[in-house]
Amino acid sequence: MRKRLLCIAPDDAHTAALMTGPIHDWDTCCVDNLADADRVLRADGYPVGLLLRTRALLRSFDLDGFLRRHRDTAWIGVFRPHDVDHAACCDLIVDHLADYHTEPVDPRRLAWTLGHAHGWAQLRRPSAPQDDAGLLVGRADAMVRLRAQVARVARVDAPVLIWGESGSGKELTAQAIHAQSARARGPFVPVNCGAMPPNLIQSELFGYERGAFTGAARARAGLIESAHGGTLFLDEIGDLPKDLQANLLRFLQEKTICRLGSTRALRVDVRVIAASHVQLQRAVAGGDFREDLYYRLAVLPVTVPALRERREDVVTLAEHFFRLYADERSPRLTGFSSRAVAALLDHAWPGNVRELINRVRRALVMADGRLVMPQDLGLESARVTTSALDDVRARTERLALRECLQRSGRNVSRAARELGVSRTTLYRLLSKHGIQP
Ligand SMILES: Nc1ncnc2c1ncn2[C@@H]1O[C@H](COP(=O)(O)OP(=O)(O)OP(=O)(O)O)[C@@H](O)[C@H]1O
Repeated sequence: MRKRLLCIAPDDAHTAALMTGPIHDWDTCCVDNLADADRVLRADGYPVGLLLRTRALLRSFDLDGFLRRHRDTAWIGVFRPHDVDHAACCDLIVDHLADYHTEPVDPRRLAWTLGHAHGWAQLRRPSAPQDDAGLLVGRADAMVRLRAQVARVARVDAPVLIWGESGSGKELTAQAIHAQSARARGPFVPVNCGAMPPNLIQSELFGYERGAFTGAARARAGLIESAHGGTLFLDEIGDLPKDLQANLLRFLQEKTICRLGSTRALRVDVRVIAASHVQLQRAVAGGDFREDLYYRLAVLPVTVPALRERREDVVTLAEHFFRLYADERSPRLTGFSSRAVAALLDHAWPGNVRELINRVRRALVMADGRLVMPQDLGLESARVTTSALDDVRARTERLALRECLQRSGRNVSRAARELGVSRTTLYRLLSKHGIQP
């Protein structure tokens, strides 16, 4: 397949010479302004772009904004000899360009630069879009199972109880259920029961009538009412005070609420999804959570796996957040170094996906080279002594062994079969990595 190139030339000064010269064998599209280039790139991505008369483009158009929008394309600039003395051109080169040339262009060097940029662009190809709602990123088996569960529970209207460690994605899972349900057009109302002062929860959830308490100058609908036709997400449900647990149970049974200061029952059509980072059965056993409410809520239990249980997703997620928070990074920052990838894979992620987001965002600000380094993520590892590639390989091997053993119920024969190696090789690999069979 021919290599594809988008060429932007404000005048056709050199294009003809180039077309018959260094780029004669490329599939080239030529435009003379950025609006046309925008249209072409939106319709059809180009891995490599060539800017001819770059300074003229810089003077006449918002070239900086354009290059920010199209950072998946590798850009090569061509300047007139003295252009590069200008600060604006220097900034553009440092911030956006994979390489630059000055006129007169050396055709052989240009051909080499374009080929090189094309090779890199292929390696950095953006990953394929996610299959379903696109909300829950990840391809690990545990995430595939979670997405299947989300799709299943979204079809019905019964309460859902989501369990998962803090920051693992419980609220996002609830949003995915809502988005795929028949209530998707209705509101999604999240309530953090742990963050609300106990004396306010009742009035916040159930609303109040005028004069219900000192300061209630006007009647107000509560959060349950505001979720009418949609989904109410009760996060940290274990923190709900006991008296309110009784009220919530009544609401789940009767589908009606009474505002504070009123005895009038209001019918509300809301699906409840609750979540907790502690095992609620223990709270039930300890007498802190009503057993009847627990069984009402746990009709459809869903577990969100901790990030350390789906390590193969760490890099995918890191790259997802790198793209998501692209506006916060310097345009010259293009991705993660192999040492940063090794550090990401090595970390235990006690704060789960939220910790990963924070570390990536920190790195976007701290990194001053073209690649994120472990220290930018706050993950400097003293043990990165051997070659980074060997490190990544060893960690991946270790991870594959651990997961395969876990899947096979620590049955070595089954694990060896799954990995396509003999039992002897598997024992050798386990002993190399200090893993107990
Ligand atoms: N699989 C995922 N794909 C993309 N983003 C994710 C994923 N999982 C979690 N996130 C993001 O991570 C952050 C934390 O997720 P979320 O708030 O859903 O976690 P949580 O388990 O509800 O946390 P907490 O227990 O603190 O309430 C959010 O910004 C969320 O969008």
